[in-house]
Amino acid sequence: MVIEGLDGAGKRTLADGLTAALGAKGASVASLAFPRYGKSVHADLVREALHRGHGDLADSVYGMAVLYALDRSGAADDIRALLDAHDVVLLDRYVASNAAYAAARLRQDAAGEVVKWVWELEVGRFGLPRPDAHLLLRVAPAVAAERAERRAEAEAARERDSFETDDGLQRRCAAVYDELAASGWLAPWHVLDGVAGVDHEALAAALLSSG
Ligand SMILES: Nc1ncnc2c1ncn2[C@@H]1O[C@H](COP(=O)(O)OP(=O)(O)OP(=O)(O)O)[C@@H](O)[C@H]1O
Ligand SMILES: Cc1cn([C@H]2C[C@H](O)[C@@H](COP(=O)(O)O)O2)c(=O)[nH]c1=O
Repeated sequence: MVIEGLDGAGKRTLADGLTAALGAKGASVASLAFPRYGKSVHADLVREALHRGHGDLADSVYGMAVLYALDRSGAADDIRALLDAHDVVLLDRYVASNAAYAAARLRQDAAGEVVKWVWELEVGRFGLPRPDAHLLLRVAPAVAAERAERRAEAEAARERDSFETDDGLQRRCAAVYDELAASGWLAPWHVLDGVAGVDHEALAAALLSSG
């Protein structure tokens, strides 16, 4: 089960709440967040590039997308092991993040070349497991930006990066996410209203009853 959405949408908060609610219902849950900062050299290079490290690396849409994909590729065996050992595996961002952000950066839509390329690279070539479903935590870009800004003020280590401060990118990314969800890209999508708030217990019950 993959949680997707804009920077600051509340994905980590949802993952934590859902993990607790699923656990309270007796389900065994494992979770993983991408990029795997501090655990993968590719993820650490991403973080450094997003904070203006490594020259013009962050300017390359395909170069950055390859780093995100290599981070996931390095986690593929772990994901398979987690799937064997747990009832639910929750992923905070996955392949669809690469599709949405790369398309938004290149001003393409979900039917564009780069979205196909991400699928071919990550699913076709790297053989990453396909998710059962996506949860799109949908909030207006302005709301996500405000949440990310407030978080940056509260947490010294969470200074906003070059994607998070780019309002135009976040707006385009929101549109691509809507298109990916509407087309059922890679797996079915369920859209959650992240402004009204998500009832974690009800969502956990619905997920468990859907098998
Ligand atoms: N439903 C909500 N209402 C108000 N604030 C929220 C809500 N959900 C999360 N927040 C707050 O918004 C900020 C961003 O949330 P969170 O870290 O969960 O987002 P995220 O989508 O994981 O972000 P990123 O992708 O940038 O890591 C946090 O300060 C969090 O406490
Ligand atoms: C996994 C992944 C992420 N991104 C983008 C999305 C964010 O703007 C940054 C960093 O992610 P975080 O959740 O804020 O830590 O990277 C991407 O473009 N492609 C991906 O695969």
